Amino acid sequence: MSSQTNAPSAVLVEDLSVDLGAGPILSGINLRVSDGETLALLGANGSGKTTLVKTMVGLVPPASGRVALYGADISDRSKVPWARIGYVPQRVNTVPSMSATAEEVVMSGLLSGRCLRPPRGSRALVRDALGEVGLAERAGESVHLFSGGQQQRVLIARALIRKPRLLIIDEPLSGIDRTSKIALAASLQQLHTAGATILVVLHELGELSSMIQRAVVLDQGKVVQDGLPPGSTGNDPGHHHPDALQTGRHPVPELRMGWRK
Ligand SMILES: Nc1ncnc2c1ncn2[C@@H]1O[C@H](COP(=O)(O)OP(=O)(O)OP(=O)(O)O)[C@@H](O)[C@H]1O
Repeated sequence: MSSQTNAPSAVLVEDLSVDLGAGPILSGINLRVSDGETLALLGANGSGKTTLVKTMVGLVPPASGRVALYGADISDRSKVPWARIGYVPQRVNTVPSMSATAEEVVMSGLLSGRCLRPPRGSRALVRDALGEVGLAERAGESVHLFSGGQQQRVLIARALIRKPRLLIIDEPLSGIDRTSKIALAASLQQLHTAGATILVVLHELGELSSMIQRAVVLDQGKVVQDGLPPGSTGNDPGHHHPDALQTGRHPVPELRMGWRK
């Protein structure tokens, strides 16, 4: 999808600050993600990546500034097209007593506020989605018995089955094996080819490096780099993006991230 149209940005963050009580976690964040773009949010531990994506989907309140998804300010939740927005958190907290199977969790992605009956043919869709994350064989098992990485893959399948126009996904590569990483990269690439916008929190581009068009780096709650992903030459027209404002179209350098408390 072209960023040349007058369509609203998939994500618009304006002068956003977040403070959860112990001082600012994010300050003065400005970010525009165009429809169809693939963007990696990078930064050291504690730099604010998860807080930023949580704020984007309304899980963390801004202290000031605003977030809009497809032109709808998230402070007015009823206007946001949530049905086409997928969010996969970094860590999954399952309730041990909740014995939902992987199939049931993924199926719930097909339910809407209006219709609580899965649509016809949904079982096959669920199996396909679980197959995409390498868990088709475990569809009938209870998710609380899964490892953290497997639980996140179930949530990724739940997000993919909705065919999201915007997918926000927090550290999908951590805690999963290499085969699953490659399979996940292929699924995300397919989603992107179909026109979806993908915003992914990462520590390193890894298996997703070929599909990431833009990298934004946070440090201590501020955007410190915004440009082409590390390793990009900038010669590929597919990697140029008009929203890479702050550093022009220069590649973001390889990150040297130290430990932070
Ligand atoms: N609910 C909260 N209350 C207070 N402080 C918080 C809360 N959530 C996060 N923080 C703090 O905000 C800062 C940013 O955390 P965040 O999880 O957003 O960083 P991150 O870049 O995603 O880190 P990581 O790469 O380790 O996942 C950290 O110092 C963290 O301790």
